[in-house]
Amino acid sequence: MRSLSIIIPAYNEEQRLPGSLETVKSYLDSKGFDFVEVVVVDDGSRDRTAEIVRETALRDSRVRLVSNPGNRGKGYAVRHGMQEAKGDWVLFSDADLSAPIQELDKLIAAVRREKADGAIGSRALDRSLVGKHQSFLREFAGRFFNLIMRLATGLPYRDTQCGFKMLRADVARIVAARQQSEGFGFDVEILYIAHKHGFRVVEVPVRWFNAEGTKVSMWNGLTAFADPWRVRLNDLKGLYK
Ligand SMILES: Nc1nc2c(ncn2[C@@H]2O[C@H](COP(=O)(O)OP(=O)(O)O[C@H]3O[C@H](CO)[C@@H](O)[C@H](O)[C@@H]3O)[C@@H](O)[C@H]2O)c(=O)[nH]1
Repeated sequence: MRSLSIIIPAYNEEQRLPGSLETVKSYLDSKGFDFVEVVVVDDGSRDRTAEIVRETALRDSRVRLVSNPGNRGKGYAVRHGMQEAKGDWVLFSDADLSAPIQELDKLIAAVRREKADGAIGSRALDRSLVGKHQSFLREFAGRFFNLIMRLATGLPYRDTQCGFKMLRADVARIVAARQQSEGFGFDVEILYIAHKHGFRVVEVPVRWFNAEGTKVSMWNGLTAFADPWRVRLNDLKGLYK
């Protein structure tokens, strides 16, 4: 794999983004990609997120800012990033690098080994390593969500919500053109669309060090349980053809 776009959706990330961008840049320096770009999709942040990316881009041409006019949600931002990506493969990563960027090596190895069309990081497999546990309630909710998700969609995954996913660019484009969800429900949806179109996306155990703070509200958590059913309904309506 020689050509990669790293997409980072960012909403009010002035605290976490500068360190993360430096970490990603050093990692990329140690790798020999023919083409690599880091596309930060700022989603109408009210802090210095966009300014930080602009300043970093002046010093490093691999970094690029994409701006949304307002705050539309993580799903909208990732879709925008997929549409803008120029690499042959795309990786989505959260701005806090909860999954360390070095875990990309595991996704790349899995895709090569399995001749897959994509790979997703997972916190719920035997060899996953979750360094800093979330609250019991959130962990339980996550497991229950994935059970509902499997029932509603028939997808085989143990953890659809890990923000560390890699797809071949042609798969990402097919998915982005059909994606309806603009919020946190997009993870299940993109996997469902990829699966429906016959692509194989494998689940890979990764290390995950949950950073302090979250943009996921209690309301987001509650409404998430409807998302997998909405995906099924959208499919019945023919929206994913
Ligand atoms: N562009 C954009 N990005 C957003 C928004 N809300 C959150 N994000 C971005 O989405 C990423 C994840 O947000 P966190 O605040 O770090 O969430 P978390 O608690 O670690 O979230 C976990 O659950 C989410 C929902 O299932 C997952 O999306 C995420 O990957 C992770 O597993 C960050 O890069 C954050 O800036 C938004 O409205 N717009």
